[in-house]
Formats: sequence, C-alpha cells, structure tokens
Amino acid sequence: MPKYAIVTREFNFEASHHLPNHRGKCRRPHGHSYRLEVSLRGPIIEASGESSDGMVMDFEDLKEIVNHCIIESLSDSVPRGPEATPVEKGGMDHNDLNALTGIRTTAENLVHWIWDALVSGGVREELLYRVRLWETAKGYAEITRAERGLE
Ligand SMILES: Nc1nc2c(c(=O)[nH]1)N=C([C@H](O)[C@H](O)COP(=O)(O)OP(=O)(O)OP(=O)(O)O)CN2
Ligand SMILES: [Zn+2]
Repeated sequence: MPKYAIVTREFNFEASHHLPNHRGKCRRPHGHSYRLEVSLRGPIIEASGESSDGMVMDFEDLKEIVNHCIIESLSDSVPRGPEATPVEKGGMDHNDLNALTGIRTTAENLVHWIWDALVSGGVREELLYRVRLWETAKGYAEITRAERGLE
C-alpha cells in the first residue's frame, strides 16, 4: 500500500481586472498581487535511484506547467495594438484578466479557469487536490475536487 501526501506550491503574479456591474469599487479596473496555491494529492513515488523517488510530483515539473499555462500565458497575451494605451500615456501596467480569460473575473471564477488550464497544460487531474487564489492579503477563493464534482 503506497503512502500518500499532499504537496503545495505557491506562485505569484500581478494582474488587473474589473467586475462589471459590481455595486462597489471593484467595477473599475484595478490591480492585484495574486497569490496562487496549487495542491496535489497522490501516492509518494517509490522508485529507488530515480529523480522522482519520494515525491508525489516534482515541484520543478509543476512549476514548469504553471509558469507556462498560467503565468506566461497571461503575460504573453497582453493586449497590444491600437486599442492598448502605453503606460507612459496613462495605460495600465498590468495585464487585463477580463480580456485574457473572457470570464467574469471573480476569484471564484478564476480558480475554475485555472483548474481547467492546469489540466489542459498537463497536470494529471487525478492528482489535483486544491486550487486556492488569494486576491488580496485577506481574501481568497479555493476549490477542491468536491467543487469540481469529482467526488
Ligand atoms: N466573493 C467575492 N467578492 C469580491 C470579489 C471576488 O472575487 N469574490 N472581488 C472583489 C474585488 O475584486 C476587490 O478587489 C476585492 O475586494 P476587497 O476584499 O474589498 O479588497 P480591498 O483590498 O479593496 O479591501 P479593503 O480592506 O477595503 O482595502 C470584491 N468582492
Ligand atoms: Zn479586484
């Protein structure tokens, strides 16, 4: 019987967003220093002599996927062209999550978008345990397998 463990890796990214029709200040474009926590639960690999021995998944592999699918994908997709206003002319210096994701960018919706992106990017869904996104230092949304309807 293998031993199981839950492992968590943290990531950080800066982005702007707004919530159309929000009754308060969040309807206007503003930025956040998002903190993303990705947790995996699975059997601890027993493969003596192998690089992955003793791990659920190598943090380096997880980092590569998250950087590619979430962090870089958001940065690479910065809206440019005639619509974009350069920072020096009063434009935002953050990426616009509304434009990049096409969803209503509440923390609740973003964690589902991130879960989908992780699976598309190659994280084995059977290992995904929790995605938690801190929007501010005081508030976060998280989903686990239950919120995804996986158990
Ligand atoms: N359930 C949710 N409520 C709100 C969300 C959300 O994603 N899910 N988002 C917002 C805004 O994006 C806002 O930026 C965050 O609001 P708030 O927690 O009030 O953050 P502040 O840093 O502005 O808090 P102060 O303590 O007032 O500085 C709103 N609600
Ligand atoms: Zn916000």
